[in-house]
Amino acid sequence: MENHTVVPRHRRIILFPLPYQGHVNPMLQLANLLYSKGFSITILHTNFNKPKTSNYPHFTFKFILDNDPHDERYSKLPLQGMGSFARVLLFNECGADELRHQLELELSEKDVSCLVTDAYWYFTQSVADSLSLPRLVLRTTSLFCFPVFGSISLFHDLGYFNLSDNANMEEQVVKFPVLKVKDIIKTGFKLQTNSILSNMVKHSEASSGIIWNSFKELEEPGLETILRDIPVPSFLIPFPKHFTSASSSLLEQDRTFFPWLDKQAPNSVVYVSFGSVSQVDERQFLEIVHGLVNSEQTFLWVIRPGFVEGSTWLESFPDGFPGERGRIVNWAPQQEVLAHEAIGAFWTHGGWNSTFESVCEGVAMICSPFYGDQPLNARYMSDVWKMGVYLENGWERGEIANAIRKVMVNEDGKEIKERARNLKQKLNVSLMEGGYSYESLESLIAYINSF
Ligand SMILES: O=c1ccn([C@@H]2O[C@H](COP(=O)(O)OP(=O)(O)O[C@H]3O[C@H](CO)[C@@H](O)[C@H](O)[C@H]3O)[C@@H](O)[C@H]2O)c(=O)[nH]1
Repeated sequence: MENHTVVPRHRRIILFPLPYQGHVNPMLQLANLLYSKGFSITILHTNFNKPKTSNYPHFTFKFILDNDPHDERYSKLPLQGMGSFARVLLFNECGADELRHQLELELSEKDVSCLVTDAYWYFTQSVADSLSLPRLVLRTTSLFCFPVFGSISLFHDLGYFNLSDNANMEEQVVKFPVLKVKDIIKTGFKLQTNSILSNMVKHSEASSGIIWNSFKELEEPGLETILRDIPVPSFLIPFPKHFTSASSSLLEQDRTFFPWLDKQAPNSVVYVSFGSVSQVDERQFLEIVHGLVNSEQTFLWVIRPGFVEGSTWLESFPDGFPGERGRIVNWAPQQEVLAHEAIGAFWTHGGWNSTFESVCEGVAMICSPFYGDQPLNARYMSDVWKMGVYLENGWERGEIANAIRKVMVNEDGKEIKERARNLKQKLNVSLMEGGYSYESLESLIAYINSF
């Protein structure tokens, strides 16, 4: 899969990821893909959460915005958890001059064709405009989320954020019939979030085009309408099918469990991981532990440092847990795990990368979303693609065990797994010459070459 063939370099592309795992991964996968198509690559990055540059000797890295450790504006902001997102807001407010300076330097020395930035770096649009540099946007979630994120004011006007306790949460969402009102509540978005999201949407729509880590069949129904309403070209490229995200991991990946995984029967292990930012409290943690025990299935569980609030969680393990039936690791090479024949299902939080990596490997899912796009992904996964179970009622050991058994053991599971494999097959066909994904990549390259 990984192919860094040496070809004559075309023009340079400058890419600027948001400094979070779920955003760095797809941007560096895209960078590898563009490099494999002959472009030279410069990565602009904050010092905060920077990836291991030695894994990318073929790229040039420039560190910006929080370069000066003595700059109080940055040094006072939290480095961990959701609070660290304040950095992104600050950079959006005050990063324009520095970005312009960096871009001018690059433009004076090199033949730059365009800038690609994460959609949340919305301040970059006016800087790129002022330099007459085309800006492409990388949106790291699904396409079907985009108009939902742009409708927060509508949801507010409909009263979704002020519902009484006896309101019908199962009701279809106005404009988005696949979704239920409770999915919108679960995003956690409120009117306060509106300006970030609307800036993200507005400046993405003012760019030269949007690149999505996705593929056509996954975005149905409604793809045509969404594409028609976005005023700039869209390119749907399934990055995990071209490059893995292993080299942009911000945490050390444990590989010591592979000899154990290799010994497990095909389709017999549940892979459990909830992404790079979500956290549970000790009660929820205990429900996960007992849900796994009660499911009587073999599992590989990623417990990221900081995943459990509090420090006494190890004491919550029942005697003998996990024993031979499970392995617990800090962080894993996730895509490689999902591709392993022993994996029978993925219990995930439904972050877009995890969801999509599971789709790419044809692995059925159990989904426990936390917030943001995750409940929307979970709804599509269970009600549209029908390739898994959405744990809609939170963290309860009985429901967890039932959901795992439904996918892994019960008769229903066979159909669920079959649908997961079919979706993977559709994607593989779409990647072949003449297929939608193949053509989308070709047209992206032709588009960039036209700048
Ligand atoms: O042990 C692990 C666990 C995860 N990963 C990788 O980490 C990434 C996690 O990304 P994602 O599944 O999208 O989850 P988050 O880290 O939670 O991502 C944030 O960013 C995503 C993209 O915008 C959103 O969809 C999510 O809701 C948001 O929380 C994936 O590429 C995984 O392969 C590993 O490499 N090893």
